[in-house]
Amino acid sequence: MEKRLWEHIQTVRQQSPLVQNITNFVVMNNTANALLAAGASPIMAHGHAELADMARICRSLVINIGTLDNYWTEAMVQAASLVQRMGKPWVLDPVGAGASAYRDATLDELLKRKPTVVRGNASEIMALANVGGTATKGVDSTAASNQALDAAKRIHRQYGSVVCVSGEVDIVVGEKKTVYIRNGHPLMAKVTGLGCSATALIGAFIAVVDDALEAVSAAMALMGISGELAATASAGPGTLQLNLLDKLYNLTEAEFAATLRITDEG
Ligand SMILES: Nc1ncnc2c1ncn2[C@@H]1O[C@H](COP(=O)(O)OP(=O)(O)O)[C@@H](O)[C@H]1O
Ligand SMILES: Cc1ncsc1CCOP(=O)(O)O
Ligand SMILES: [Mg+2]
Repeated sequence: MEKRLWEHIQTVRQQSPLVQNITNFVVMNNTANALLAAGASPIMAHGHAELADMARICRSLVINIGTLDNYWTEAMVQAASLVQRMGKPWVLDPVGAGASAYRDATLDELLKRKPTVVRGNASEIMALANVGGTATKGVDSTAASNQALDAAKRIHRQYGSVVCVSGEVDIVVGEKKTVYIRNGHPLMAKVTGLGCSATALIGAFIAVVDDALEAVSAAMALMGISGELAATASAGPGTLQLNLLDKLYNLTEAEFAATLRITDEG
């Protein structure tokens, strides 16, 4: 599997898929830059009047509910319906799930459109699966990713989505197996929008790789390894942002193979 993950990174670089993003105001710039650095081609587009055209030309869709408002919610639901009908892949980032009734109601509507992939932190995935006893703290997690494993499996069973719980360990739950990626760096939690960037990268990989579990594993491995290598060369969160973009862009096969820590079960 390790060899194939590197091939998937190469495929994104070679094919440069066009990825539509309906995302939040905080991260529009970082996620567009992360997609470009990984070799993909981003377009941020949420206008109702152009959703049908976007669904036609884009190879995948990223929906991120970070800064919700009614106009945007309608755009998200319409865009998800369009790509679902066209059989194109899409990924949902349930930012701040459980923080408000409005977010949870919107997520219910979106989940009915069967996302190919759902990626969130542990608190968000537990809130999405209605697991009680999770204290939500806005957009940051209060739990470790393994605490959300059952919640991820429940979402997978209910909607058929590949579910990724990110954190110190990134866990990817699919039909046949569960993948664990132990890359990344604690400093990554001190830069806003790196979870959103991970989700955007997933959008690029599901556009060009048919096997969604492998696509998500490749995206999370790329993000984790690039973050880890970038963080060791950074004085703090500010330089990490810059170094991360550079590493997404220039990561080599030798660095990838020497840094990847991945296991799977099932
Ligand atoms: N403590 C940590 N150790 C290693 N990597 C981390 C850690 N926290 C977050 N990451 C990495 O940062 C990226 C964003 O994940 P996360 O912080 O869980 O998302 P979010 O920003 O949505 O809460 C992922 O690539 C994840 O692997
Ligand atoms: C701070 C904030 N508030 C609303 S969306 C957002 C960005 C969250 O990004 P991430 O989950 O990737 O850290
Ligand atoms: Mg997030």
